[in-house]
Amino acid sequence: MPNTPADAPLDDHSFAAWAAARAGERLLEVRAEGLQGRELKDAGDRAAQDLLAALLAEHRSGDAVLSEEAEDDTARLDARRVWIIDPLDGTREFSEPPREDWAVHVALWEGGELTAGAVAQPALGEVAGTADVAPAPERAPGPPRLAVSRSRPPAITDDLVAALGAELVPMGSAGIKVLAVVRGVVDAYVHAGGQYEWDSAAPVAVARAAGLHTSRIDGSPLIYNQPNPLLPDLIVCRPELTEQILAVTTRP
Ligand SMILES: Nc1ncnc2c1ncn2[C@@H]1O[C@H](COP(=O)(O)O)[C@@H](OP(=O)(O)O)[C@H]1O
Ligand SMILES: [Mg+2]
Repeated sequence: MPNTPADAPLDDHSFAAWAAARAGERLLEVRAEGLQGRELKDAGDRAAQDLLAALLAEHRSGDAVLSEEAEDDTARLDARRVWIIDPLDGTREFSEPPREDWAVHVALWEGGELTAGAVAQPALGEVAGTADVAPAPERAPGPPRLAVSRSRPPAITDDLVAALGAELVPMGSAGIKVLAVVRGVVDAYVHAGGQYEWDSAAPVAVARAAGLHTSRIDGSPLIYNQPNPLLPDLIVCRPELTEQILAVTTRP
């Protein structure tokens, strides 16, 4: 990957990965400054937001942006290209060093669909993006493993444990939970009860590129760049588990 896009104009896939990696490096610097708790969370959110906003303004100046950390500019609703970013996903875990389950999300929505995206896991120095993500590996034998929120596991996961014999694997950050499915560490990530477009846009773009199923828990498509960015639930799973999971999540 070139050090700067000045070396060569980057396509949208490579730009997403490059920008997410740069924000991740900035977050590691902030984490090394010795701040704690709320101060560390706020400093991380602000530093990553400022860096991504500057990179987008410099290299994608004609595009709209929807960010967790910026005021919503509703001009995005009439834009053809919108970057949907979460500068620091898993803020809680970021503030608990040496935890590694926090991420940077950069996605591109164009004319109704997610078309590019990247999720950086700065603590591991890794980025997974639509440019080159590998297909998820073969499923390991044994009961399905299900990534869930550490702090807000939805009640629906109890039903999945009962119906599928699933094993719960709690971890922070929506992006890291999706990367766990992409890497074959778990088989599915199911969430309900609250989340926003920026929490899932980049992870979902990467999951789709890796051949995984993505949908709402009622089986309907995840739709982005809506007037209200609330997108409270999702399923990201290996395709062979989709039917079994939906049978539970759509139960009357
Ligand atoms: N019930 C809820 N309502 C709103 N946001 C939620 C939520 N549950 C999870 N999220 C958001 O989804 C992301 C992943 O959460 P979790 O680590 O619990 O799985 C976090 O994003 P941020 O860290 O960007 O705030 C968190 O705020
Ligand atoms: Mg988030």
